[in-house]
Amino acid sequence: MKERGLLIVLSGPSGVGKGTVRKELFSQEDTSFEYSISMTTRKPREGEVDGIDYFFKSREEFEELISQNKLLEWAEYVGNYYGTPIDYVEKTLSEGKDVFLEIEVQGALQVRNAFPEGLFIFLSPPSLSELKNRIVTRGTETEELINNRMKMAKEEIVMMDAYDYVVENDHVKLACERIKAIVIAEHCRRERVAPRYKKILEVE
Ligand SMILES: Nc1nc2c(ncn2[C@@H]2O[C@H](COP(=O)(O)OP(=O)(O)O)[C@@H](O)[C@H]2O)c(=O)[nH]1
Ligand SMILES: Nc1ncnc2c1ncn2[C@@H]1O[C@H](COP(=O)(O)OP(=O)(O)O)[C@@H](O)[C@H]1O
Repeated sequence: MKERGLLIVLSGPSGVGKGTVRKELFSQEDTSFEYSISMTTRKPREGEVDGIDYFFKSREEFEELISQNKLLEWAEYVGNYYGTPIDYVEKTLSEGKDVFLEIEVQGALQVRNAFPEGLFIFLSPPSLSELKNRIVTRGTETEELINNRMKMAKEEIVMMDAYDYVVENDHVKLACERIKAIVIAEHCRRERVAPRYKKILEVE
């Protein structure tokens, strides 16, 4: 039977840079895990594409997916639903590939219960003031939403103890290197060879 892949969960407070780090990771050639595209009821932002950034759904469609148990986890976050399609995760792990989720902290805790063997990485800001800077400079939120997100961020940062690793997002490329190093180390610790090294071991 094929060895199951590793479920990698990257989480952390809003505005810390999860999306930015994830996009950088997946633009790099030596990233050997598969990204699970989430479902959301949030409206697409400028430049976002359905099926690439998210699967954009109506609230009715999303609630239908919840009732059909099609989501590995879901959360309501700042007025919108977000969730991870379970079929993609199961299929990809069973093919022996690592799956990468980039999700907020309530969802990450649900995944921890369902997949205690997953690898949980908390992305942390260098400081709270830098976190606020990032949310403000992104410019996608109103002042009320910024204050909401900062309030949530303080509650979310307390949860970092529940994770296997904390990675500081001081510089995006450095954060990516740390995440890749953790994944390789974790494969070794679990006595499996990371997919990117398997081809080195193939004998002609
Ligand atoms: N629980 C959960 N959170 C998600 C999922 N997909 C994205 N998120 C999180 O939802 C939050 C809001 O995402 P988004 O609206 O794209 O804004 P941004 O990432 O803060 O720019 C972020 O913390 C995402 O990491 C998901 O499938 N499940
Ligand atoms: N290491 C970093 N240094 C400076 N700015 C960053 C860094 N990482 C992300 N940012 C910026 O912070 C803002 C929030 O990043 P984003 O990826 O949307 O966060 P999240 O997905 O965690 O909500 C964006 O404007 C992004 O360009």
